[in-house]
Order: sequence, then structure tokens, then C-alpha cells
Amino acid sequence: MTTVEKIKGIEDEMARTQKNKNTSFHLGQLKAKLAKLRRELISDSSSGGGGGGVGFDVARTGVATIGFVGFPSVGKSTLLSKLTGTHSEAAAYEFTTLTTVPGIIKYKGAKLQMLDLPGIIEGAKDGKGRGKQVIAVARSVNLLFLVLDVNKPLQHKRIIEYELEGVGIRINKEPPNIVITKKERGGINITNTVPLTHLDNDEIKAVMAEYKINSANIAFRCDATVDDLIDAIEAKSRRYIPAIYVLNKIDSFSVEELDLLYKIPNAIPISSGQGWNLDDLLQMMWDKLKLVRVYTKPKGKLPDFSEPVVLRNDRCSVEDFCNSIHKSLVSDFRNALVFGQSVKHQPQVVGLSHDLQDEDVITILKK
Ligand SMILES: Nc1nc2c(ncn2[C@@H]2O[C@H](COP(=O)(O)OP(=O)(O)OP(=O)(O)O)[C@@H](O)[C@H]2O)c(=O)[nH]1
Ligand SMILES: [K+]
Ligand SMILES: [Mg+2]
Repeated sequence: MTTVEKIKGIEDEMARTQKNKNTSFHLGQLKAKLAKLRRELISDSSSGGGGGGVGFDVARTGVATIGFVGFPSVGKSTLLSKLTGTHSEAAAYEFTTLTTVPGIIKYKGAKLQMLDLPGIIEGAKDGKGRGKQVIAVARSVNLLFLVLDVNKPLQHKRIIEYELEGVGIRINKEPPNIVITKKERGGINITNTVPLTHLDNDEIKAVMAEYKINSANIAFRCDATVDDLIDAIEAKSRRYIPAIYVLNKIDSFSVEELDLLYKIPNAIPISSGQGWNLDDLLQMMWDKLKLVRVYTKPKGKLPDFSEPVVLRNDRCSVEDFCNSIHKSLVSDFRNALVFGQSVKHQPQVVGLSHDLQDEDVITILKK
């Protein structure tokens, strides 16, 4: 049996099993088995076995990368061409785009890479179409544009979410606050700071047994589900990626129905064909990326507000700032003077490990 067939078998069994007190151990076990099999599929596609593909992933440039994912012919390529000026073939037939097409956009001083990808369909994660390669790229981006055609059923949204979840991508979600500390002996010890309303002991035991973890402290600091527990165990293979639902083709949609679309969280209606509402899309992109713009102020001079150094918020220390200017800067570094939100005193003397915030002004003092 192939991994995909085994996954199908477990999914079928789960669908047949009613959730109640007597089945929770069994269901927990099935979910853990499923998560392990899906991880095998992910590592297959990143190591080249059926995924990856020559020339499919592209060299990364810019401070962050945004990937376009959606069903065929929803208008991904039209959007890339509009936003970046890079031509990506668009046509009325499905699967026009067959590989990754990168483009670059400069926004608020930040150079950002956008990746137009082939369309995906139901079953993508299990190898349908170019789904595996698309998903391998999707796992590596900093923000996803999940492009939907407003004229197509909203069910497409569910299918795409399901496909991405199946490969360990978690959309617009924080990692569950569960700390698992493995021990040599002593069994499973559970503590919780909030009541656990979704999980019972049988489920926890089943999952830990399936992962062959016999002794561990598990500290729940959120009202976790069994899926959250599995995500915590599988933390290394999970990707927490912000996403925007780009509801495209509103030019061919009745205005009365538009109100409904505004109710979907993290969504924005646009027309890539007509170029409608793209400014709002870019502003939303900016808010989601949470980039950090830092202005340099040479000693004794005014700050240069024309060209910020842009950092990602997971890499925004003074050291990251130095490295993005020049490799040698760190070795000459004595300390830095910072003005702005990241410091209490204006200015404040800081070292390499200090984390900067958006719109800070910095002066580097050399040895
Ligand atoms: N009415 C309307 N049509 C659009 C819009 N955006 C794209 N289209 C049309 O939709 C069709 C598909 O557009 P593409 O940009 O090729 O879509 P895609 O998502 O890249 O498609 P694949 O690469 O095949 O997955 C083309 O005929 C476009 O002209 C839009 O905003 N409004
Ligand atoms: K198309
Ligand atoms: Mg395309």
C-alpha cells in the first residue's frame, strides 16, 4: 500500500467512527497515525521524490516572499502581471501556468517577491496535478494570497484550506501554547492553566502512545484540541503562515452580494482584470507582513528617511540590521543609538541583540 492509500484508509475509518467517550482513544490514535503519514508525504516532496522539480522553486530575493495559491483560472497570473509588471501568461483555459513565475514589487521602501504558481485542485497534496510542488513552495513563503473566484462556490475556500492543512500549513494561526518536555521515566504528567473542554485523557494517552512517548510533562496553556496536541508534537513540520483571501473578479459579480464577501475574515474583494481595489490589497499585505523599517542616521547628520532598511519581524535585531548593510559591520560594531518605539529613552544605547521596531532610527557607533 502506498502512503496515499494508507491515508485514504484512515480517513475513511475516521469518517465511519462516531465521536463519543468509547471511541475517543481510537480516534486519537487514528489522528496521530494520519499526522505521521502526512509528514512522510511532506518530506517526500521536499527531498525531490515526486515533488520539488527542476526549476520549480526559484531563488529568493527581497525581504519577504508572497505566494499565490488557488484553483486554476481564478486570476493569479493576471494579478501577478498587474502588481509586479512581470508578464505571466494568463488565459481562459485551466493550468495555463505550469511553473513558478516570480515577480518583484517595491512597496513602502520594501522589496518584496511575489510567486505566481500553477493552479491546484482537490487532492493536490496527494500528488494531483502539480499540487505537491505548489504546496512545497507554499510551505516556504512568508505570506499566502489564497486567490478565489467570487463566481465559484465558496466551497473552493474549504478545499484549499484542507489541502494546505494536510501538508502542515496553518493559516492565520499561532502555534498552540502546549509545552511538551520528554523525560526518562515517570509516565505522562499533565498540567493545565485553563480547563480542557475539547480533550479527554484517553485521547491524550492514545496520541502519546502512537508517538511512543511514554514519559513526559505536558503543560497545556490553551484550551487545546487533539489536533493542537498533534501540532505541538509535530512542531518541526508545521508552518504557521499568514494568509489573505483574495476574492477576485468582482467586476463580474453583483454589487448586492458584495456585502457578504466583506464578512469573510482576512478577505478582500478585488478585480485583477480591472485593477480594482489593489491598493487596499497591498495595504492588507503590508499589515500582515509586519515588516520593520529602520532609518539610518549617520553620526551628526539628519536621518535618511528616503531609503529604509527593511527587516522581517522574526529577524529584526541590531545584528540583523548590520548584516543587511554589510557583512563587516558587526566586527566593527561598538554600540548603537536608537530612537523610536523599541526603546524607553530617546535615544538609548543598545547592543547587537536589541530588537528593533517599525520606524526606529539608528546610528551605528564603530570601535
Ligand atoms: N472578469 C474578470 N476576469 C478575470 C479577472 N482576472 C482574470 N480574469 C480572467 O480569468 C482567466 C484566467 O486568468 P489567469 O490569470 O490565467 O488565471 P490563473 O489563476 O493564473 O490560471 P492558471 O494559471 O490556469 O491556474 C483569464 O481569461 C483572465 O482574463 C478579473 O478580475 N475579472
Ligand atoms: K488560466
Ligand atoms: Mg496562471
